[in-house]
Amino acid sequence: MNSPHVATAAGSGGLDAIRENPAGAVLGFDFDGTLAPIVADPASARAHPGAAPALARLAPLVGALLIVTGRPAAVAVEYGGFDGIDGLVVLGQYGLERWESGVLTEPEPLPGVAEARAKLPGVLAAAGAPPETFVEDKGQALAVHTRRCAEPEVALERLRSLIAALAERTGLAVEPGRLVLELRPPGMDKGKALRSFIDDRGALPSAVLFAGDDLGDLAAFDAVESLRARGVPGVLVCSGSAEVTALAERADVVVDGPAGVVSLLDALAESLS
Ligand SMILES: O=P(O)(O)OC[C@H]1O[C@H](O[C@H]2O[C@H](CO)[C@@H](O)[C@H](O)[C@H]2O)[C@H](O)[C@@H](O)[C@@H]1O
Repeated sequence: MNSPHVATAAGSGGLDAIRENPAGAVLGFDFDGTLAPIVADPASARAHPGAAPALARLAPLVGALLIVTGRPAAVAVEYGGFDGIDGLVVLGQYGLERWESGVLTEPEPLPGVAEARAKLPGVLAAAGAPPETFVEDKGQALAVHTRRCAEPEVALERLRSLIAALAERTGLAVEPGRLVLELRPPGMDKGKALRSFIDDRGALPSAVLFAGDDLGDLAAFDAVESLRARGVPGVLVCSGSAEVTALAERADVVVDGPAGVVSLLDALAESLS
């Protein structure tokens, strides 16, 4: 099994620190684009076949293993095949929801979500959105996808200002991602989710790693960097794609999509066993 190429001294130090004290380490992973290959229909996304076995192998070896995702937590568990992984924690909807050992905790949806749901068809019509534009209703949030449109980037750009105005009117935030604009509750993000998970543990981890592929993962990268500033060795992993380059520019390790992430997980599990 090949070890990943680590481009920075900070990243090498972070991986060494995980290997030296795995029981104190916190490892976090995004779902879509990181553990699950990107597909045209969000309901057809499934984790890479090696993801759940690798996570199951790692879970008993490290201090904490997290999935931090924009998906509803239960959806990530189902699409990932993560249900039987002891110790795995899934923070869904950018940290609003928490799943652990089959138990889900989630807040009531904000009233603005129902308002946005009602107004969205009119907004899409006003924007001249192509019929292939797809709204994924996540209960706590609404994701407007253009991946299936003939010109997905053009369709997304046409929607941007109207979706921003709808967010403003309904008290929601816009979360941009890979050919998607999400209307979701403000105040939480993957960085806050990771930080608050670590704070709740009561002690700083011996090391931290976060792997992501999309703009929503940058907040988690920020959280790892602020932990580094407090002396915690950290590793930033980018699941590389041609669609988003912002993470690769900051990452210590860039791997080739979910297959590369699974290889990294396998290599890590191997080195800790
Ligand atoms: O935080 P994540 O786990 O990365 O979730 C972010 C959003 O991912 C999903 O959309 C993305 O994946 C789809 C399936 O591959 C793809 O069709 C879409 O173009 C991508 O943007 C998901 O549908 C959203 O709900 C997540 O918030």
